[in-house]
Amino acid sequence: MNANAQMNDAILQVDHLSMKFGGLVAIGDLSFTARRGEITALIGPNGAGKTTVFNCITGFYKPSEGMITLNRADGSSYLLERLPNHEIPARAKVARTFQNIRLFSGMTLLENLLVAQHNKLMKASGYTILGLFGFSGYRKASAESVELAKHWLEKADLVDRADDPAGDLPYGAQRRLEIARAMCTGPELLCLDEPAAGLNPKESAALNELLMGIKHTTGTSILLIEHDMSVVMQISDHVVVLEYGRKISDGNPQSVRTDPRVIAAYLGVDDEEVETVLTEVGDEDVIEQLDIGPDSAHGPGTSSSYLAGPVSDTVGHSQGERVTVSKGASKAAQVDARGASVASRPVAPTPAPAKPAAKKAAPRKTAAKAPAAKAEGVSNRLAAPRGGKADNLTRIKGIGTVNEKKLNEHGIFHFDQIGAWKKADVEAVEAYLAFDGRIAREEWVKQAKLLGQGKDTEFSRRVDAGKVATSHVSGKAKASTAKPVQGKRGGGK
Ligand SMILES: Nc1ncnc2c1ncn2[C@@H]1O[C@H](COP(=O)(O)OP(=O)(O)OP(=O)(O)O)[C@@H](O)[C@H]1O
Repeated sequence: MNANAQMNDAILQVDHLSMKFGGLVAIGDLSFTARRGEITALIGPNGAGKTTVFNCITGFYKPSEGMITLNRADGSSYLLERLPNHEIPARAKVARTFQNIRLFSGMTLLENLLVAQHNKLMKASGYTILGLFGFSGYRKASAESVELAKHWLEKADLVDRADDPAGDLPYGAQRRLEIARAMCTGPELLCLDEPAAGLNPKESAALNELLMGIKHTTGTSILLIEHDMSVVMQISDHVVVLEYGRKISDGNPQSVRTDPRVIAAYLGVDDEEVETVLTEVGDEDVIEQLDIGPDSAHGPGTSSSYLAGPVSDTVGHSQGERVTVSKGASKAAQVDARGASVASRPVAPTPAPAKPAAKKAAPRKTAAKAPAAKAEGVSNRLAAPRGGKADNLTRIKGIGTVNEKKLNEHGIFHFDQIGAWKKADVEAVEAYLAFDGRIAREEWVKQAKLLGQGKDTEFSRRVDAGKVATSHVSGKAKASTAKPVQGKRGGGK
């Protein structure tokens, strides 16, 4: 294959992309390719930079450095970082959905899909009122738009609800409607931000079917951010893994899921996530590699994570906190470093010791998570939960059962306590949990305020739906009395 053919094979080429917010490097020197006709997944722990990559591709952010090339099927190419953002859907044919559903909830399903084709219809009208009523071209375009809308309603299994307001649909159906709406714009690249978030298993299966249908029956390539590993592993052709804005792995789902750097990156998320990844990988050899370093057959080879030295950046955040992100905390880099130190060790003349039992990552977890300080600085500690009942703090994205226990041990039992934390409280808790900047990044305070008011968040709905295992009987249970859930967890955070 010559260079041109290879180029055309790539619908999207991201080259040396960097995005800085003040001093924070949200994406650092990221390069990857999404191939035409494939589903490419962008995964990584919270705050890894996935949404920022999407925002750069779809023109919401102008990157600090780097190039994003979109190669259309007709041979034309667009440098997305240079296109005005309203031209990205129209000229480069890139469509996207968002983490939070953005439908016109008062309009019917059909209307939502027709609005998406507004530009095409206006063009057909010649942008005149006469055109709207007189041109046969407009009437034809209008009929075609209705046909296209019907087609995608059928594909999304929503045709029976065509005349209902979009806001009346169940959550999973709204997600499919968003994708149907994006497909009505005729995209060559469809970017989906966490399409499976909040879905129950049945809705997840319907989503997978819709996405596989798009892959097999249209020329549209898909780039998706997803935390739900079951979705990623089932439908992706290619997976790119980010940690702290750096690419740590890039390959097919099988090679990525067994890449020690990826497992290590998830070790940095929280203890429940570790269990998820280890359970999903379920491979003693892989787990053992965490203790001996990376497998050179897997992983990025020239990944920027190899090149990235420790960096400490500070940035002002919307809620007024200043967040320090220590790139030196990269778990993937720790695996690399560990591999290097193992490689430089003299070879022992005696036979290798017997394999340690699988799932012995615990000592590493303990070391990484060892409390660096007591949470005594937290101003609103309580001696005991009010009314003897603690809230289910695992409904906050970022708090798993282990951290909930630690918080309880230090007098934090209720959403309103976390919701009232000031900067000094956050710093004290971060020091105690050895969580540099994570509480602000994951917006615990904001989530806790909402939950304290009895509202739900997208994540709490997933917990309540049983998609995320917690120590509680049901996600919404207020008392922390139930036994821990054993085994596989449905989806990551
Ligand atoms: N507009 C912004 N201003 C300042 N910092 C930002 C901005 N957008 C993102 N960030 C920071 O950039 C980093 C990457 O965020 P991003 O939302 O891209 O991560 P993510 O991988 O999508 O996370 P999640 O899985 O939680 O959605 C985070 O530290 C975040 O706080």
